Amino acid sequence: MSLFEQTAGKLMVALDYPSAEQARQLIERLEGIPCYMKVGMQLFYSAGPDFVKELKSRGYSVFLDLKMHDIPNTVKGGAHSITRLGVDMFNVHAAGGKKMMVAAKEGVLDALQEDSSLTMPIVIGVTQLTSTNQETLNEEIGIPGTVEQAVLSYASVTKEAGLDGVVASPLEVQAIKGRCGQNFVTVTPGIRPAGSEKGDQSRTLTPEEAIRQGTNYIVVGRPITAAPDPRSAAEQIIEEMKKAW
Ligand SMILES: O=C(O)c1cc(=O)[nH]c(=O)n1[C@@H]1O[C@H](COP(=O)(O)O)[C@@H](O)[C@H]1O
Repeated sequence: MSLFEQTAGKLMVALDYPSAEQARQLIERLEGIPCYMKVGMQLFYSAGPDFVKELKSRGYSVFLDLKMHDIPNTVKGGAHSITRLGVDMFNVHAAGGKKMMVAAKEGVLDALQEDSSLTMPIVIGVTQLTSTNQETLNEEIGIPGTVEQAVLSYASVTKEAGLDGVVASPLEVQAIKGRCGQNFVTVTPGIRPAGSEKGDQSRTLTPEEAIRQGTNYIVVGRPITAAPDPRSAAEQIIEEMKKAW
């Protein structure tokens, strides 16, 4: 089975909480729902590697979203430490360039060589954050061209560096797959069920629309974590995803 077939249409829940205790409360409410758990900087900086190991020991697949962006040697070391945690996926900023992303992969391979019980994590490059819109890109950051062009150039360099895929908005999935191939994994936040608050997200689609674009994973945070009943919000999102399968 190809990587694309293994990962098509999966839900990742963003555990954006200030403490392990709050994250555990959500996890308990979502018990039995098929999803990845995404640990981002807020939770990792407070609960640390121990919480990642706890999720793994409970049997969850974990996406560690620390968006590394530094000189190649430092990212290589970071990727080595992350791989030793046994996570299933982690990300680096594609803006760090090819050498930095190649170094991330080297860090992964070194860790796997040292400990053969570890499995190869999926490593992905972050393109343009889904909170960025056309105006921010051109006028604030000063990058010319369309958001899609920027996303595609980040996706291309990520592929050249030998990583597995990218984080982008669901709006760009088809263009990314067209440029980098169907097996190039897309992880798409910026998911908003119809009628829900966009908040700081700019480039959004509903869960059903995102799956129809052919994305591998959708990342959902507040539409689940801030819902009055997070379990039923997650179930509704999965129902929507199923409509598109
Ligand atoms: O790498 C990410 O996961 C990420 C990249 C991106 O471009 N946009 C983005 O929203 N994310 C993450 O995806 C999650 C989206 O959360 P909600 O906006 O609450 O659904 C957050 O944890 C973000 O940190």
